[in-house]
Amino acid sequence: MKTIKVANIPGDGVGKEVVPAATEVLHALADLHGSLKFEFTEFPWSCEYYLEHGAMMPEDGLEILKEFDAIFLGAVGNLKLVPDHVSLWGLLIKIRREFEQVINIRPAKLLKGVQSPLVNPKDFDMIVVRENSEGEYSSIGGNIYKDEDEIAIQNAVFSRKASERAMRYAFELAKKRNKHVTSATKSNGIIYSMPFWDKVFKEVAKEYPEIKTDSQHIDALAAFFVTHPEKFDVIVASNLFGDILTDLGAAIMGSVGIAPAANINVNGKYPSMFEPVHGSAPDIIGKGIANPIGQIWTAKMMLDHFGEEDLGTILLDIVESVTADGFLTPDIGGSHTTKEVTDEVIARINNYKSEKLNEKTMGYTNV
Ligand SMILES: NC(=O)c1ccc[n+]([C@@H]2O[C@H](COP(=O)([O-])OP(=O)(O)OC[C@H]3O[C@@H](n4cnc5c(N)ncnc54)[C@H](O)[C@@H]3O)[C@@H](O)[C@H]2O)c1
Ligand SMILES: O=C(O)C[C@@H](O)C(=O)O
Ligand SMILES: [K+]
Ligand SMILES: [Mn+2]
Repeated sequence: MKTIKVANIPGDGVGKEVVPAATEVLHALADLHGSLKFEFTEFPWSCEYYLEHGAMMPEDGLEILKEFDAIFLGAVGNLKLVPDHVSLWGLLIKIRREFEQVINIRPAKLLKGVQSPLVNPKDFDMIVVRENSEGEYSSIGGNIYKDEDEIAIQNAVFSRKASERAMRYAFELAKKRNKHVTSATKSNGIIYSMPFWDKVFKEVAKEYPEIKTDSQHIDALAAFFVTHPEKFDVIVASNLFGDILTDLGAAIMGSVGIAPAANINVNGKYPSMFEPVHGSAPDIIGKGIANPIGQIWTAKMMLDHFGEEDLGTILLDIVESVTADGFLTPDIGGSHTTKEVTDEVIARINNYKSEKLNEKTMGYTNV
């Protein structure tokens, strides 16, 4: 029996609705597999936890998480309780940083039955590699003076090491895909970090002569995501550019509620963290209509990470059959609830299992 120990952090808002849903789905998949087991331990770390304890997680929170194989997180942020920069830097970004989850991979592609807001989306299938450890997200800077003299200084950090690392990750991914890497830049306006980023990109590209490359300024690239998303394969971007591009990628898929993501620790020292692109969705909390697909697809990325690609493929195929048959939450034009969509996915996993059982006389169901 292969056991994967997962730390569940539902977090805030709809995170508390979609993490339990995707967890149920993972249990059903483990059952289908036959020799795979998930052991989930849930942690209540969130903005509510902050109000009670004065911190988003306990002091030894990272020590606790270190013992797990993976972290499965929903969303962090409740502006009514805690300022966003405090909650995110106290939990989500803290884990990304301290656990050296230096790469954030975020695919965007069309799901059957989900209408893109684009009139002619063609058949796009791309993946954004977001540098996840530095860039525009830095704690270097400060505030000085008051009132009309008040000043905020925020420095961006671009190291050769982290830039090369993200780019190499993108090229390695492209090798297994359509052999095309696009770099998101802005070297016409940002005159130190972005020309540096371009230089490093050109150097890394030389190591991969079989991969087609191009560089696009982020403004034009954002527009191309809308006008020609089918032209992209792998896109490598700095932390902030990657953040913005992936909400856009999610939007052209139909909703940020379906977009998956994985924060990857590449040196094996700490667990990776799987959490969808979307946030806590304050406008729909408690209505039971949060789309669970972003979190479920994120679970597929977790399966892939642990070498269970076959099971991951079965899951995504089942999700697509569910959307194709019209089981859609309101964000993608339907009227189904989180529970109805989740139950349908689970029912189809169980059906798949009985079909396989009927096919085999042996009675075991390894997929
Ligand atoms: N990774 C994260 O944990 C993360 C990501 C983004 C935002 N946030 C935080 O979440 C809070 C809200 O941020 P925001 O409003 O900018 O972004 P958001 O992603 O929470 O919401 C944007 C829009 O998308 C919708 N949406 C999001 N997830 C959905 C789902 N699963 N199903 C259906 N609709 C969904 C929302 O209802 C809203 O209309 C803030 O506190 C923010 O800091 C956290
Ligand atoms: O800025 C962030 O990274 C938080 C959130 O917007 C995300 O995309 O995970
Ligand atoms: K999230
Ligand atoms: Mn974001």
